[in-house]
Formats: sequence, C-alpha cells, structure tokens
Amino acid sequence: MSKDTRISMAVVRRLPKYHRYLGELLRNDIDRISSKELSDRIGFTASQIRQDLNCFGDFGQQGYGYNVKELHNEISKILGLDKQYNTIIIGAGNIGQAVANYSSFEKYGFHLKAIFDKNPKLVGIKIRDIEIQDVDELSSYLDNNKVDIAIICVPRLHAQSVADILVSKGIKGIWNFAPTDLQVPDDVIIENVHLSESLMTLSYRLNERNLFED
Ligand SMILES: NC(=O)c1ccc[n+]([C@@H]2O[C@H](COP(=O)([O-])OP(=O)(O)OC[C@H]3O[C@@H](n4cnc5c(N)ncnc54)[C@H](O)[C@@H]3O)[C@@H](O)[C@H]2O)c1
Repeated sequence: MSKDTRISMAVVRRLPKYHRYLGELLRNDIDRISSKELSDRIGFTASQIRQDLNCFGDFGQQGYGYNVKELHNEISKILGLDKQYNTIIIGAGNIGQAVANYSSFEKYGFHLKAIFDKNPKLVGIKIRDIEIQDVDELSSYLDNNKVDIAIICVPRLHAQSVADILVSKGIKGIWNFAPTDLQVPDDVIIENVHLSESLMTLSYRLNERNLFED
C-alpha cells in the first residue's frame, strides 16, 4: 500500500531499475535480499535504496531485508505494469520498425495494435502480423479504437502535426522518439527517448577519464 501518493520523479526514474533487478532475483529463486546486497547489485547506496523504497511502503524488515516477490509486485503496480495498454506506432522507418519488432514490450502489458506510415511502399507490409496502415487512416482508427499510448517515430518536422492529431483524439500518453519538444496540453504525458544523449554521455565519460585516444 502506498504511503505517499506523490512519489518524486527522481524516485520514479529509479523504479524501472529496481523492477529489473528484482525480476532477475525472482528468476534466480532468491526470495529475500538486504538493502546492502541490493546496493551491491544495483549500484545505488543502501541508504538511497531504503529511502526510495520507504516512499511507498514498509517492505524492509530489520534483520530480514526485503521480500523480493512482494517488492517486485508493488513496484510493478506503482509503475502501472499490472495493467494492459493498447499502443500504436506512427512512422514505420528504422526506429518504428525496430520498436514494432521488439515483442518484449508485450510482457509488460504494452500491446502493439496498429502501425501507421505515410509511405505507400510501406503501407500493407506486415510487422509481427500487424499491417502498416496509411497515416490518413489514423484519425478514423482513433475514433474507433481505444489507444492508450502512441509512439511517434516520424522525422522531427512531422512530429508536431502527428502529435496534434493524437491530442485532438484524446491520446494521453506519447512515447516520442523524434528529437523535438512537442507542444501538448498539460494533461498529455510525453516521454522523450534520446539515444544520442546517452551516446554523448558515454562519449563524455570516455573522454573525462582519458580512455579515448584519437
Ligand atoms: N530517439 C532516438 O534516440 C532516435 C534515434 C534515431 C532516430 N530518431 C528519430 O526517430 C525518427 C525516425 O527516425 P528513423 O531513422 O526511423 O527515420 P526513417 O526515415 O527511417 O523513418 C521515418 C518514417 O516516418 C514516415 N513518416 C514521415 N512523415 C510521416 C507522417 N506525417 N505520418 C506518418 N509517417 C510519416 C516515413 O515515411 C518513414 O517511414 C526521427 O525523428 C529521428 O530523428 C530518434
């Protein structure tokens, strides 16, 4: 049961990592773990872990540690992974196809229902049994189907017009791969994905430690 109804975004951003490590422990039949052991595996300090996990319940017991299954379930619930989401992809180029082909999102409850593109050469092609539809059909698809999350994989200059259609049809969750800050109403949640920012961080760290020679 949640203690705090509002968990800080800094904690929320760490939750998927806890979820992943606890999932690994479960698969290895480990049923309890101390914050120290979790800290050794995850790389956050034990006190950070205790503080984070304390935000949403009293899971740790003195001298026992954490019940892995209970904690994993609770984090799943907090992350909303106990629900099912209908997702669609707009833009079936390199990134769109890669995301569409990655079937593991399904196991977390994210079900890919439709894919749209404007390129007539792509329309009609199937990815994982889902036929790519003409983006001209997007509005009517949204009128007739419940969509929870739209994944934008179109070029930057087209992303806002796609987002405008999605917003006008009541979509509240957008996973945006286009490198642009989309303008949407406050009640629409956008998560931007930036592979290049991660790559630049790697580059910084290599150079900071003089590990890179050119
Ligand atoms: N977030 C990241 O880390 C990351 C990494 C690489 C690329 N990107 C971005 O992802 C986007 C896609 O990159 P890509 O390499 O897949 O490009 P791509 O050119 O291979 O694919 C883009 C697809 O979008 C389609 N498209 C264009 N306008 C459209 C519209 N209005 N409606 C529907 N479909 C439309 C095109 O026909 C094409 O199939 C770009 O914005 C790119 O900058 C992001």
